[in-house]
Amino acid sequence: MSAGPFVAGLKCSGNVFGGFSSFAWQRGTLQLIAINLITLHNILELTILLYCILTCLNVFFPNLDFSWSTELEQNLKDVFQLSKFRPLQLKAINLSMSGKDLFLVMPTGRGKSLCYQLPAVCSEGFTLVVTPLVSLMEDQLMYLKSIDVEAVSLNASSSKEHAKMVLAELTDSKAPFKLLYVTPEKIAKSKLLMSRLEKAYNAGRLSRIAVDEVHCCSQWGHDFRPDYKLLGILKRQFPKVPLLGLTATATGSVLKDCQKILCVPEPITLTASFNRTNLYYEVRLKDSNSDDSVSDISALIKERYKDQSGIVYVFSQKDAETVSADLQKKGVNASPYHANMNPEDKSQVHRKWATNKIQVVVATVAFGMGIDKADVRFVIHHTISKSIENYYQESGRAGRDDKPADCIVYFGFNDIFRISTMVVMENVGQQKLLTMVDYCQNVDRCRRSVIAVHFDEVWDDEGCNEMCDVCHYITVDITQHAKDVVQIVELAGSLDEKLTPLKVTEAWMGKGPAKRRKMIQTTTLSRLEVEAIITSLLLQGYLSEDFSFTPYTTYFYLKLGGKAPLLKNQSHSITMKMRRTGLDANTVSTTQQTVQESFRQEAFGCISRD
Ligand SMILES: Nc1ncnc2c1ncn2[C@@H]1O[C@H](COP(=O)(O)OP(=O)(O)OP(=O)(O)O)[C@@H](O)[C@H]1O
Ligand SMILES: [Mg+2]
Ligand SMILES: [Zn+2]
Repeated sequence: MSAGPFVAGLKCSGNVFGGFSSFAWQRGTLQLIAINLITLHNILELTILLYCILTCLNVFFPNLDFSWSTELEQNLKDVFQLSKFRPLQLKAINLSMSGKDLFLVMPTGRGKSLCYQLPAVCSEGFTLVVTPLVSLMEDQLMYLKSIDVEAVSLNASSSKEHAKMVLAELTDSKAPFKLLYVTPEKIAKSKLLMSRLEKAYNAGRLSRIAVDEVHCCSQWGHDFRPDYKLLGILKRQFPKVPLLGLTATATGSVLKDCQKILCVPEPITLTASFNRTNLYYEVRLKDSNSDDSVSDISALIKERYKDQSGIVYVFSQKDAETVSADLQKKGVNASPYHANMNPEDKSQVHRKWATNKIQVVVATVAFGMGIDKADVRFVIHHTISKSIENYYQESGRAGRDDKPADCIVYFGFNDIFRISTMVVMENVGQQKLLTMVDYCQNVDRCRRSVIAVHFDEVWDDEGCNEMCDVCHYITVDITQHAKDVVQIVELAGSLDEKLTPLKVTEAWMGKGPAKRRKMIQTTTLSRLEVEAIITSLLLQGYLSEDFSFTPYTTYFYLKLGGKAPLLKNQSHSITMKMRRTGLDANTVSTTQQTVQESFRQEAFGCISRD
């Protein structure tokens, strides 16, 4: 199967170089050089020529020569102790320094913070940074302190004295701080803060506004925060201050929404490629009947990831406790982390993990934003995420040091319905979940391709480099299986019965009442294969969801999908790609290893190979 890298997309809705690259100007400059070459008589003209050449260089290599360039380079090395910029960092910084409003979409861990921290150090006054979590804020303050950059913060837990001191310093031209971190609630609720910012703005001290995790503005994003919706006030009150919105995960429509909410008329959007070439993506099946995924995970951790740092993401707080306890019993140095733990315990787990005293954190999504450990070698999802954005963000905690790391999801049939009932009230929650299911189930397309398409990125058919499991799968014809399943659901309908996915699975495997067994075609396929086929039929539209609500719970039943009638047509056929099943962790020692085929091929009859 061919697959390829993401093509780094640079989407600009303005003049990228901030007025430095007018084409007409370039042409005029070149003409002037030519004229000068012919009529060069004296030193004065030579000087003009040199000036023109330098101007040309500035046009073609705009990153080299801004009035702030030397200071940037110097501070990058001296203050931030970094040797060079990563892709897009310098471009983003130059744009922001030249006063442009900018959205920067860059994968998690690639260094978005530097794009406002470094300009803050190189500018007069201070930069206002809006950040969604106090823990994120604290991490950044700690880091900035360690490199001697002055920064202050205001959040719900700031003491009165501290708040008073910070508010007074906002308008003090001698105040040393370069960055002010606030939560969006502060902007929304503190009139005093807004009036002080207004004064700082009028005094020319508010040099830049950075909105971190900008996707939180949009309810179409994966992490909507209501207070972010009110941040439009910043651009309305301080129209001359450049705004920089940063995110790792936003689709085009989410960004458009953010633009509207933040009242930024014409932002430039810089989008780095979503492709993290060092990450290996893999999906493993989880048998919902006899879930031994924890044994599989512990074997992986003890063998493939011996002494390496990682995260296991789980569905619920209870799962965090039980999976962590199970891993501990199997000899893995793991600790749970979830929102219901007290803050000291949480930061203790975080600290111990960051210093390699704990190998694995078994966490809910509460362990997410702001987790910045360079050498995470694996992120394993014990349960699928509720959307691709969530998955990309969570799995993106792996391999921040650019060395190889693995992102493995355990995909269980029952988990789909567990999450489905949880997100049923969310905006497009079902749709997002199904895209995640599609990521796991769809073995027609490279995993990277699914992620790229989801984030509107152009996909070039070269070079996933076999860094995902899909690139080796086999295609099977499931037409007869589909007919069998549809018949079961049809029969239930005619008897006025509703079947849960579990009941359909068991009926097809011959576990239902004898009377029904006689009326349907049962199968000898394994449970994993049965579940994979039913999921595929759901995704392909031969089956669909039928929710039933009671005051206490929400039930998920299966009914016939819109495409079910097509199966009456003799020539209609359905195929799906299938992954290996029953993977033994011991047999897979490197991420590059060719996928073994452990299919019971005879069960499927027609098998073709890509
Ligand atoms: N030019 C660079 N060279 C080397 N390391 C860098 C560079 N820029 C940033 N880093 C490092 O990369 C790590 C991640 O940076 P940062 O936290 O800014 O990422 P991010 O893009 O904001 O990620 P997230 O989406 O998770 O918030 C930090 O440890 C930072 O020091
Ligand atoms: Mg960040
Ligand atoms: Zn691939």
